[in-house]
Formats: sequence, structure tokens, C-alpha cells
Amino acid sequence: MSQPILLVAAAALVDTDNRILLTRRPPGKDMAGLWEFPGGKVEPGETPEAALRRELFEELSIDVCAECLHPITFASHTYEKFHLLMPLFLIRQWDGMVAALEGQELAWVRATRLKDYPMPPADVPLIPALRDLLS
Ligand SMILES: Nc1nc2c([nH]c(=O)n2[C@@H]2O[C@H](COP(=O)(O)OP(=O)(O)OP(=O)(O)O)[C@@H](O)[C@H]2O)c(=O)[nH]1
Repeated sequence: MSQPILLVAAAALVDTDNRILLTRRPPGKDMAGLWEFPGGKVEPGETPEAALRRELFEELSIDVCAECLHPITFASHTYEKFHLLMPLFLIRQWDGMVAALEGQELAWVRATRLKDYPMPPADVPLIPALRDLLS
């Protein structure tokens, strides 16, 4: 059986101390309690870049310039109901202060500590790439 492809754009936001921002999936959602990269679904007619900039503004109150998104890797993972295709963009520059506008828990995590934060299965293969890039 083949599932529909779900396109989600995600960010590795990295601060000046080389820490990556993770957000925690809230109670009541699928995979509640797991830590993930901020981002969300790409809407019809949207590019992944535009979707990510929109989501980061809606979820975290930050403005990211178009040139500040650097694609680094992607997740491709079959879940029960869909196949997730998720480009991951490295972002080191943004305007505004990161704020949890949706009440989500946030954590700034060094690449070497990502393994201590339970993540969705799609995200686990992305960790070595981030470790290579950032540690
Ligand atoms: N943003 C984000 N989503 C991820 C990651 N890993 C991963 O498997 N996903 C999955 O990608 C899908 C898209 O998530 P989303 O944030 O737009 O949507 P959601 O499930 O919160 O539901 P919503 O429709 O209520 O916003 C979810 O099924 C989510 O579990 C990740 O690192 N970041």
C-alpha cells in the first residue's frame, strides 16, 4: 500500500553558541512529548522556504530572510498514514527574539546532546548530519 506524501519544511535554528532549537510536541497530538525541529506542513501553492518562514513567524515570532535558509539534509520516512518528506534548513540569522507563541516547550541543544531528546523516528537519521556540521 502506498501512502500520500506529506511535505513538511523544518528548521535547524542555530544560535551563536552553536545550539539547535528543538520544540516539544504538545499533549493531544500524534507523537506528543517528542522533540522536533520547528516547522510545519507546506500548503498548496507554497514553496518549502515560504512555508518555513511563515511557520517560524507563527510559532516562534521570528523573521527569517529568504537568503538565510540553507538546505542541509532531508528526512524521508514512512509513517502509518503518510510518507513524510521533510527538507531541513540550517538557519543562523533571524530577526526578533524566539518566543513560544503556541505555549510549546523549547530547548536549545548542542548537536552532541540531540540523542538525549526523544525525537520522531523520521528525525533520528538527521542527527549525524547535524553533529558533523556543528560539533
Ligand atoms: N515540524 C516538524 N514536524 C515533524 C518533524 N518530524 C516529524 O516526523 N514531523 C511530522 O511532520 C508532520 C507535520 O507536522 P505539523 O507540525 O505541520 O502538524 P501537526 O501534526 O502538528 O498537526 P497540525 O495539523 O495540527 O498542525 C507531523 O506529523 C509531525 O509529526 C519535525 O522535526 N518537525
